[in-house]
Amino acid sequence: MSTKTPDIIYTIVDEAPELARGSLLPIVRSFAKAADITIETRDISVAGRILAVFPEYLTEDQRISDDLAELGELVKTPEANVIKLPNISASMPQLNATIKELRAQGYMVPEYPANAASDEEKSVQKRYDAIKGSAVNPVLREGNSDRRSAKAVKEYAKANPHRMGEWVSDSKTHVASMSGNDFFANEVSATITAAQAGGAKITFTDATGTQSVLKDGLSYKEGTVVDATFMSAKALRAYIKDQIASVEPGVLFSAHLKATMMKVSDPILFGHFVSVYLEDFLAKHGETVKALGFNPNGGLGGLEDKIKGNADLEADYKAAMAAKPPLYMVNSDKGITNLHVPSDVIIDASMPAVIRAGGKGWGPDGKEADTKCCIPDNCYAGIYDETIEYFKETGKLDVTTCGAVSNVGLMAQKAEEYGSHPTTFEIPANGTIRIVLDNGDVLHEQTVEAGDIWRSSSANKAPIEDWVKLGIARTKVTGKAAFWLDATRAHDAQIIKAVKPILAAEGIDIPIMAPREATRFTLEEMRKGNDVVTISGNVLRDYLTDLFPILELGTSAKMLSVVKLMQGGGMFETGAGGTAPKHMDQVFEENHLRWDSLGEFCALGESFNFFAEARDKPAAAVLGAAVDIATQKLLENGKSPQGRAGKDDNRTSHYWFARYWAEALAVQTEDAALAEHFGKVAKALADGEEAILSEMLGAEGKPVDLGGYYHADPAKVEAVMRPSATLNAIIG
Ligand SMILES: NC(=O)C1=CN([C@@H]2O[C@H](COP(=O)(O)OP(=O)(O)OC[C@H]3O[C@@H](n4cnc5c(N)ncnc54)[C@H](OP(=O)(O)O)[C@@H]3O)[C@@H](O)[C@H]2O)C=CC1
Ligand SMILES: O=C(O)CCC(=O)C(=O)O
Ligand SMILES: [Mg+2]
Repeated sequence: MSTKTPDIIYTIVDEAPELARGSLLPIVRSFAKAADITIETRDISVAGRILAVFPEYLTEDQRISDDLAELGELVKTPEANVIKLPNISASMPQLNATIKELRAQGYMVPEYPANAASDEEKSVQKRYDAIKGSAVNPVLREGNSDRRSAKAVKEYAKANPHRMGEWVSDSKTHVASMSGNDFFANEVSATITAAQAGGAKITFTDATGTQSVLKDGLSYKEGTVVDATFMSAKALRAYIKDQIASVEPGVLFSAHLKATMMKVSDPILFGHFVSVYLEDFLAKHGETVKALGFNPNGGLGGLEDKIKGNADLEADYKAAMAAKPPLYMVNSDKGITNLHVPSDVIIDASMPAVIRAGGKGWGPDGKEADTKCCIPDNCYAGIYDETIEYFKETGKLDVTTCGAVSNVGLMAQKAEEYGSHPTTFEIPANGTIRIVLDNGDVLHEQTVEAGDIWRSSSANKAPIEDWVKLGIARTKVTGKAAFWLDATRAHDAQIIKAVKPILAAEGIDIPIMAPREATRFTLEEMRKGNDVVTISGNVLRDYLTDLFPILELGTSAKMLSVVKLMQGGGMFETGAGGTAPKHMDQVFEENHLRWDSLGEFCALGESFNFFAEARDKPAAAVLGAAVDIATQKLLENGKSPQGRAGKDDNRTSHYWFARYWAEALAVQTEDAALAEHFGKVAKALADGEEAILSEMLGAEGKPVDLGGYYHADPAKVEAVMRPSATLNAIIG
């Protein structure tokens, strides 16, 4: 590792974006080198993160550095310039699959201890729990979020509308949420005063008065907004039971959660859905399947694996499933249901997909049907409910005329629920939970019952202020905007107190609306063709930056996603979506990667432009401007990846991107040396067109072996992702 901060850092990630990186990065490196800009990589993949934290289980040559820890420090410096690709936020089944694969490859990392007893097992479990779920993004996101579509991308989408399902007014699709006793209803919140600033702990006192410390060593600065809330397990289970019982004939049942990002609370919620849905089966076989190692939080997929081959259990399971309403399917061809694995149904992607389809999900029979969408907690469910009601009233959105919805999200320093992993607990017994400050104040106190899911979130003052200012700045260039804050919600009421004085000081009037009202406002404005900024908290940032792009552009993968780091650096995320596991299946089956790197092109342009400014390097700006031209040309000429083998895919789109990029550099007049160099590159790429495309497309249609899924063999990936000797020679 060099001691000097690298010019630009690219992340090594997982699944489809990682394969795509294998093709694109050599091109980017070669182009950057011509301007004397170096690009290094850092590994934040789930496999890489596991290897980094278990050195004592590995041989000397298997050990790798803890790149996430290093990046976590780098993003706090003004030199940071990171291109961040989406990575897996591993659910338990994904974590276990990665461990299994690594061990099969001879990396003898420990198994995940289901019931950690010894000190060693506890240490192993703790390390794995820190890798699980959303463990990368909160560390790297030392700035607030600015997500929008580049003008060229939006114009292209308007001119080339994607398919949208029809909405009809009598659609039975609807959102169902709890009637109370959820995180929304139980929330309390306070802003830390000067006298309260300092250390804190979370204690639990059971009915006998015995006190235990759930979390020690917390520390709050003045101005931090600290919440506490819980969801009643009893109320949750009663709600799920009611919802299962009230599914109308012909309608599918589905749950929409974020078990990856809310890695402690939502897997428990998911587990309740699984165990209530399977109630009859578990009443009969609960002990047996528990002994087989079944944990409802891992989903039906785990149960199916465990009972495979046991005819009695399989028959009873089938009968129990058949007695319940049909489940919304993730993949009806493969029998993968909504309750199969917690990481397969991620609300930010799943709800917009239902809405884009006109309120339809896939049923077990492989046909589309209306769907009951269970979103237990009321904090954010209203945005989907309102969107669905709006489309029922007004019909589907016209993609060719609608405005662009962008987002400014409060995200820095693990703001809000995103940072609540270490302060979320499944309550062991009836009792009282308290946040006790070092000055003696009890900040929050709540009476809870066994099984309740309690969590505390916080948001620091500096990120809140930075977010309000970013929101104002984006509003000034966009026009329409609203703060998505609900004055009747405890947390939001505290945030509103911080927002109002800044708006007054800046002399600007931006409306503050509760999420449901803001949803309606945004949909109405965008339908009129107006661009709108949604200024929201962290969870809504996540939800809204999938919802609106998926409606407007068909996907959130094409979004520009800038994180202006608070210490002056820049992080450029590639799109607003995830790692598209479905795309991997297609690569394995027929060597076609339909992953679209458009978000990465957008990030790349921004990264070069930022580098030019931060390091006073005009050549970087020349590269950046040419990236934008190449991206636009790629869209205009229809060179984005297609769905089927034999058609353009990720690799051919990279060839076209390289060619248009080189052509744009060849004709620019700001940097003669770059123009001369890229004139030759552009000619070689044009001359090589036929050979390159046939080398790339000729390899498609057959299954491939990558030597692994989570920890693929780099040589095999290179062979698959860089199949054109002609292109490789030009890129050199
Ligand atoms: N920033 C981050 O690091 C994020 C990480 N994740 C992680 O990603 C994984 C998958 O999450 P999931 O919710 O399924 O969401 P994804 O965004 O990965 O996938 C949803 C669907 O969107 C489409 N899609 C997404 N990106 C692209 C792209 N670049 N090109 C073409 N199509 C695309 C695909 O649909 P189709 O092919 O049908 O068109 C895909 O099946 C999880 O492990 C999750 O933890 C999720 C969100 C953000
Ligand atoms: O961190 C995660 O798990 C997901 C992040 C995400 O979905 C987003 O930022 O859009
Ligand atoms: Mg998201």
